[in-house]
Amino acid sequence: MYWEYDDLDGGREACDYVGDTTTTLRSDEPQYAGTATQSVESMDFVLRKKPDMPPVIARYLKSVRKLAKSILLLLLLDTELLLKDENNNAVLRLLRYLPTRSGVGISEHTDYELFSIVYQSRPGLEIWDRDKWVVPTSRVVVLAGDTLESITGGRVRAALHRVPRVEGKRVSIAYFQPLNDDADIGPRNLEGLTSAQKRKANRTYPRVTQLEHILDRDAAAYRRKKDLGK
Ligand SMILES: O=C(O)CCC(=O)C(=O)O
Ligand SMILES: [Fe+2]
Repeated sequence: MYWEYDDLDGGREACDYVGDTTTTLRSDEPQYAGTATQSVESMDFVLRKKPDMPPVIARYLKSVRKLAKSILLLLLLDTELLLKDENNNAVLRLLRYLPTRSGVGISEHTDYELFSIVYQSRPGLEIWDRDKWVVPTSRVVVLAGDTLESITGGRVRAALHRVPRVEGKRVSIAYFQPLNDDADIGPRNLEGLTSAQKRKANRTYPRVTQLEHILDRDAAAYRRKKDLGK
């Protein structure tokens, strides 16, 4: 098994698979410090071909995609318009937390996509619920992401989550379900809201594409990492 980059907190290692191609994103590479205008081409530049996906992970990916598709059908009646290909650009991330290192497992954040399906080998994930952190004990957790918050104009909130310092061994598999790269993630289907609410939704959530949003958030994370001197 191959494990890749040291992420922002240094408390874990990760290996990313994008679509059916085994690839990894190295967030510590200078060319990754892009801006919102970064193109798909420069994104490809940081995708690296890796060895084949292990069969057990391929089987897991097949199942998790089925689950993702069901959730998409529940969420969006116009799925076909938004998601031309069910395999699109979803990322499957294998995570291994490192108990010997200091720092948190993963600091609090929201995921960028529509939703994430997280499998955890043992509890550790914490989710912010209005005024407190809750600790789900289930193996599989579905989290709303930024894109779901944006397309619903804030009616569904992205789940803020974190993994505090991990004492023992913990692995997790995160499946991130985005819309198509070129899909507009601005608010939609706002019928039923007052005009003030509609204006607020349109002000809060800009009309950017899925890919622009992901690159934007990645660039911000990279800047934060640099500011921390890591
Ligand atoms: O390991 C986990 O349970 C969560 C991982 C996570 O939040 C992420 O990779 O975005
Ligand atoms: Fe996350």
